[in-house]
Amino acid sequence: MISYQEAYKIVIATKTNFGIEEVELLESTGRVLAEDIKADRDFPPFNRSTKDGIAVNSEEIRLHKPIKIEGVCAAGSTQKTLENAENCMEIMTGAVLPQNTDAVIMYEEIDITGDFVTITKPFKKDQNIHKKGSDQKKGEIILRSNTFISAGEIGILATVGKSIVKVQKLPKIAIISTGNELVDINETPLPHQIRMSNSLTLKALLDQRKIESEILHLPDEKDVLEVKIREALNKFDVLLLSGGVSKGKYDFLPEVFEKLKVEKLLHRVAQQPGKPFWFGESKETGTHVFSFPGNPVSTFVNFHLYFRDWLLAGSGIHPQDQKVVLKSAIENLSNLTKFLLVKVENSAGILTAELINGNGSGDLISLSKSSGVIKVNPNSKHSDNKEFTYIHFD
Ligand SMILES: Nc1nc2c(c(=O)[nH]1)N[C@H]1C(S)=C(S)[C@@H](COP(=O)(O)OP(=O)(O)OC[C@H]3O[C@@H](n4cnc5c(N)ncnc54)[C@H](O)[C@@H]3O)O[C@H]1N2
Ligand code: MOO
Ligand SMILES: [Mg+2]
Repeated sequence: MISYQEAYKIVIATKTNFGIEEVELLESTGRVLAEDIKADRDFPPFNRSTKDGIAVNSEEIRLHKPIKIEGVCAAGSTQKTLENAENCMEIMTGAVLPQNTDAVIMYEEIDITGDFVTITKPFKKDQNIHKKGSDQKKGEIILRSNTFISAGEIGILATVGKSIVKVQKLPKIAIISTGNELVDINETPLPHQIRMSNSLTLKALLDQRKIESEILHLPDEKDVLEVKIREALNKFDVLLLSGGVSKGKYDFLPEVFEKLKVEKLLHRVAQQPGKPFWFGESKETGTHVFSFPGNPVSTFVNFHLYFRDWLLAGSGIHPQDQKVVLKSAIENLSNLTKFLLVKVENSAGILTAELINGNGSGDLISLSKSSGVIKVNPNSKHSDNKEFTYIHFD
C-alpha cells in the first residue's frame, strides 16, 4: 500500500490539458481563462472626478472668497474647459475633469448662493481626482491566462469589451455507480436496499464546475461491467466510479479494468477514509479512471483530494494549501493519513476548525455538517490549537 503523498503525486503527474474553446462572456463564469487580457485603454481613461462638487484651478482661488460658476460637467459629457481660471465648474462623480482645473471640492465643503460658491474647508491640488492611467496603463496585462473566472473577473472582461472569452476546455465525464443494493432515487427501497446517492453528489460537484457528465448505474455483474465500461472508455475523457473496488466478493472493478487494459497506476492508499481508491489510465482511449471506494464519505473526500486537484493542475492552476487551527488536541497512532471531517469558521481572521463526530465513511449525513477535512499525518500527536492542512469541500 502506498502513502497518500505518493498517491497524490502519481495522480497529479497524469494531469491533462483538454485544449481551449471560446465561450460567451457570461458562460465563462467558473471557467479558467486561456488568454492574457490586456487593458485596451488607460484605466481610468481620463482624469475622473470621484465626488460631486466643483472643479477648480487650485492656484487661482481662495478659501471663503466668492467664485463664479461657469458651467456644469456631467458624467458622459465631453471634456469642457474652464475659461476663466478664477471661476469654477460644477462637476459630477465620473465626469471628465475640465481643462484648466486640478482639484474637486465636494458640495458638502462649499456654500452656493445663486451663481457663486464660497469654499468653507481647506483644499489641496489633485484632491478627489482619479488620475488617468493610475489603475492600469493601456497595453498592460490585467488578467493572466490560467486565472479562475469569478464575478470580479467578469467585470474586468466586460470593461475591456470581451464578449467572447477563450477558456480551458473541460473533460467529458461519465459517473458510474455500481452495486446491486442501489435503487433509483424515485423508488422506495426494500429493507435490504438503499437509494443511490454517490452519483448524484458527484454530478452536483461537476455541475458546479460546469462540467458535462452522464450518470450510469451498473450491477455487480462482471460481463455487464465489462461491456458498459468499455463503451464508456471509448466515449469519455474521465470516468468517476464509486463502489466495487475493495476486497469483497462482488468488488469486480479492478479485475474488469485489467481485462479492458486500463493501466493500473495505483490501488489502495494508506489513508482513511478512501483507502481502496483505484486510479489508472487507458492508453488506448486516453481515458483517466478515478475509481472511488463506495462509502459516501470516501467518494466525496477522494473527489476533492485527487480529482479536483488533477483537474486544476491540467488547467495550469496549482492548488494552494490552506491552513486551519484545530481547537482540540488530537492523535493519529495508525500508519494511515487521516482526513477528519471539520467545520471551519473564521474567528477574528483565524480559520478555526472543529471536529465533526460522524459514524465513519458510511455516514453520509455527517458531510452536510462539515465544510471540509483536515489532514492528520500517520503516527502523530498534537496538542490543542495546532495548525493543519485544510481541504475545503466545494
Ligand atoms: N476486508 C476488507 N473490507 C473492506 C475494506 C478492506 O480494506 N478490507 N475496505 C473498506 C473500506 S475502507 C471501504 S471505503 C469500502 C469500499 O468498498 P467498495 O469500494 O468496494 O464499495 P462497495 O462494496 O460497492 O460499497 C461500500 C458501501 O458503499 C455503499 N455505496 C456504494 N455505492 C454507493 C452509491 N452510489 N450511493 C450510496 N452508497 C453507495 C454501499 O451500499 C456499501 O454500503 O470497503 C470496506 N471493506
Ligand atoms: O477508507 Mo473507507 O473509505 O473508511 O470507508
Ligand atoms: Mg466492496
